[in-house]
Amino acid sequence: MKIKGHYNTNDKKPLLEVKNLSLSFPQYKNGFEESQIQVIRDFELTICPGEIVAVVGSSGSGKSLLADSILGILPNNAQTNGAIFFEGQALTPKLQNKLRGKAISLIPQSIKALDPLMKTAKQVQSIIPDKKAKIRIQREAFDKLGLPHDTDKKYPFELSGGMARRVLIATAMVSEAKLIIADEPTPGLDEESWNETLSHIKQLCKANKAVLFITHDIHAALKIADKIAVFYAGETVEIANKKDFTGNGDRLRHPYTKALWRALPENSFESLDGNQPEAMEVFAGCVFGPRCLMISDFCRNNRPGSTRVNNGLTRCFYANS
Ligand SMILES: Nc1ncnc2c1ncn2[C@@H]1O[C@H](COP(=O)(O)OP(=O)(O)OP(=O)(O)O)[C@@H](O)[C@H]1O
Ligand code: NI
Repeated sequence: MKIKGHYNTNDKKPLLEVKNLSLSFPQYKNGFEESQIQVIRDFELTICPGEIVAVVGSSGSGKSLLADSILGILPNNAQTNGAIFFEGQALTPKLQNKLRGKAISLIPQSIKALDPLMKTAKQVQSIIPDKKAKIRIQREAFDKLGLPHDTDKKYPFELSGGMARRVLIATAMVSEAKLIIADEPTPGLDEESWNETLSHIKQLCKANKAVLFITHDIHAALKIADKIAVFYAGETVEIANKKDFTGNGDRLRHPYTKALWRALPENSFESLDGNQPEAMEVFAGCVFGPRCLMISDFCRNNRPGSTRVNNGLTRCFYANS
C-alpha cells in the first residue's frame, strides 16, 4: 500500500510533516555540462508534539541537509522538491524566517555556537521572551541541567565541554521552540556525558516540545527516541518504533535496519559488506540493492515506494517476507 497521508502513530496533530522531500545540487562537468547530484530522495517524516524522532544515518547520508531544509538555511545552489508543513502550514521561506530560532530551534553540533563574548546566563536570558521572568527561567533551566550558580557569570571558554553543551540545551529549553532539531549532539563524548546529554534532551519533550534527533549513533537513538527513521543514501528506508529493535531484529522491516541492528556489538556483530552509494550515483532500482542479500532483478529495475508495515514504514518489496 502506498502512503498518501501522513504517517502517524497516535491521535495527536502532527507538528512537522515532511512529504516527498528531494534535494539536489547542480554539478558541472568540464565547466558547462550540467548534471544533478541527488542528495535526498522522497524523504518523509512526521513528528508530533512531545515526541522524539531520531533520524539515524551514516556520514554523508544527508542528515544535516535535512535539518537545513527544515530551518530554511540551505546553500543557495540547492534545489528542492516536495513539501514541509509546520502545524499544518506550508513552510515557505518567509515562514521559516519567522520561526527559525523561535518556534523551531537548533541545538548545533558544535559548542562554538555559543557567543564567546557573552556570559552564559546572559546568553540564555537574551532569548527568553518574558523579560520580567528571564532571570528566574534561566536559573530554573540551569538547575534542571545541574549547572551550578557560578556558571551564570562564566564565559563559554571557562566551561568544560560538557557544561557548554548543557548551556546549549538550556537555550533550547527556555526558548519558545515547539520543535528542536538536535544535529549530532553527542559526538565524541565519554559515557557519562553521553548519558547526561541524552537525558537532558529527553527532558525537553516533557514540556511537550518535539525533538528531531539527528545522529549516526543507533544506541543514542534507541535510548531516547520514540520513533527511528533510518536514512540510507538520502532515503528513509524505514521508520520503526523503538520496541521493534529487539532479539534478532525480526520485527524490523528493512534489510538495512536489520543489518544495522545485527552489527551492534551486543548482538551478533555481523558486519555489512560494501558502502553506501555516493550522492552522485544514479539508481533505477532500490538504493540498498547492491548490498542486499535478497536482491532480485525486479529490485534492480524498480524503486520501492513507502509501504506501511506493522505500524511503521519501509521501502522494500520484500518487507512482508
Ligand atoms: N553545497 C553542497 N554541494 C554539493 N554537495 C553537497 C553540498 N553540501 C553537502 N553536500 C553533499 O551532500 C551529502 C550529505 O551531506 P550532509 O552534511 O547532509 O550529510 P550528513 O548525513 O549530515 O553527514 P555527517 O554525519 O558526516 O554530518 C554529502 O555527500 C555532501 O558531500
Ligand atoms: Ni551532518
